[in-house]
Amino acid sequence: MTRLSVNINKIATLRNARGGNNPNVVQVAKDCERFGAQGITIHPRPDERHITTQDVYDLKQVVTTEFNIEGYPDQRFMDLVKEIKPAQATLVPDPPHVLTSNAGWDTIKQKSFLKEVIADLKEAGIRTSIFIGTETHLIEAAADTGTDRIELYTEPYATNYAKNKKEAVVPFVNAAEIALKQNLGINAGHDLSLENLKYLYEQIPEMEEVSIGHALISDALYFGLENTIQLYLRQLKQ
Ligand SMILES: CC(=O)[C@@H](O)[C@H](O)COP(=O)(O)O
Ligand SMILES: NCC(=O)COP(=O)(O)O
Repeated sequence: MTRLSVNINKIATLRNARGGNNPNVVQVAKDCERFGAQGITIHPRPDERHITTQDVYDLKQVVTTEFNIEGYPDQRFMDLVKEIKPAQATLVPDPPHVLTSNAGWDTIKQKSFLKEVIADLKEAGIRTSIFIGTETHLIEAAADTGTDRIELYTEPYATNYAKNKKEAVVPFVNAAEIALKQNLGINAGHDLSLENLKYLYEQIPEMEEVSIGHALISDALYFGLENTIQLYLRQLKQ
């Protein structure tokens, strides 16, 4: 079964726009789980543009499904994650001021850094996932970092889906095959949507988790949050 982890960054974006507590991020996380979400994902960026450090502590108290915290493993992130102890930490090579995540790790050039932080997180009992592109040599090098899982960065798939979905999915199927041979778990995320999720799932049913935020929260403006989560679960044959 491929779990749906709802990324609630954009709920915090809306809340921060007015400086109050509406929408209430904690309540939305609880409701997402009640509506069927099998995980909650957040990306507490250094500038707190959406999810704040306080949100992380508040959400830890209420999330009962899989709590997944994403971010660049600097000292701030590592200290926070080791204190919170989520089910999973997803390491993303984002510089502090990037608009959004736009690349995966170079598991060859950054191998020693990744090995160190992954060992630290695993010693704290936290499952690790690393955000990664589909370049064969980088996927082949992923297991050497000690990570439990990879998260396939699916923006290129989403971008090319409408043009030619069969072509768009090929690098991801190939990457998944290599990862599975290395006994790596497979997550996926970024720009997944109601348009492209079903086909990705049909081609890579071995995915453990998809984490979806921007499109899902945008869809919820039209379909409502409960209905939208159900629509996404249906794409995963649930
Ligand atoms: C790592 C990834 O692809 C997304 O989870 C990321 O968290 C999106 O970040 P923003 O919501 O800040 O665009
Ligand atoms: N890891 C991907 C994620 O959590 C959400 O990405 P997006 O759906 O907001 O693009």
